[in-house]
Amino acid sequence: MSLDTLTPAVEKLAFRNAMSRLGAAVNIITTEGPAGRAGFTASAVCSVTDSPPTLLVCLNRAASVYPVFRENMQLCVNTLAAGHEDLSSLFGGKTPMAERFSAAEWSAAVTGSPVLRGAVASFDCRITQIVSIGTHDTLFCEVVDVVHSEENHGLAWFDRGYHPLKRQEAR
Ligand SMILES: NC(=O)c1ccc[n+]([C@@H]2O[C@H](COP(=O)([O-])OP(=O)(O)OC[C@H]3O[C@@H](n4cnc5c(N)ncnc54)[C@H](O)[C@@H]3O)[C@@H](O)[C@H]2O)c1
Ligand SMILES: Cc1cc2c(cc1C)N(C[C@H](O)[C@H](O)[C@H](O)COP(=O)(O)O)c1[nH]c(=O)[nH]c(=O)c1N2
Repeated sequence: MSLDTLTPAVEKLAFRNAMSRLGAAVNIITTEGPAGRAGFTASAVCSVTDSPPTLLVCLNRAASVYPVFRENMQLCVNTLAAGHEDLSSLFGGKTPMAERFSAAEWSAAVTGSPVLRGAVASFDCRITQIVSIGTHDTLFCEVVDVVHSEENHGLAWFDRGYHPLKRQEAR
């Protein structure tokens, strides 16, 4: 079925229904800087290139956190572990920022952005380019530091729910 056979109203729902089948890592994206501290949950995160190490994050311009990220121009991608489901929901809801951050332990990255204790990986980044498409801004982020853990299991967002991702046994 081609997209142009769908009416615009159905197109968005069909798109979301199909996208719900793409399992993705869940991340809490944080920032700290002149505009203050903020964080939100994101599944729209992907590796762009390793030369220079760059990833992208898609952020809805209607989100309350948007102006903070836009002004700070730096962020940390904290990839969540199994057990972080409630924290993910807290950062994905309409919860006040202080309440979001008080639910976990954080340290400061090189850029000053909050690094989540227990994340499977944290990518400290500077935002180098921003491209607006529809409702979202795509933030291209150059990675300046990485931290990763070998201890925790991963977490996926699939079919509108959380699924733990078990590490392979050591070989
Ligand atoms: N990229 C995003 O902005 C994005 C991604 C995932 C979830 N969410 C938010 O979380 C809520 C719950 O999501 P869900 O997966 O349970 O159900 P859903 O039906 O709202 O979304 C299904 C899938 O569609 C995509 N999607 C959802 N909203 C989008 C948006 N505004 N722009 C681009 N892609 C989008 C995501 O891949 C998502 O997993 C959503 O209503 C949305 O507010 C946003
Ligand atoms: C699992 C999951 C995944 C995502 C989200 C939610 C959830 C639960 N949200 C929504 C985002 O987290 C939410 O809009 C923010 O918390 C901003 O909300 P406030 O406007 O600050 O309350 C989200 N938003 C966004 O701009 N890009 C994304 O990739 C995602 N992904």
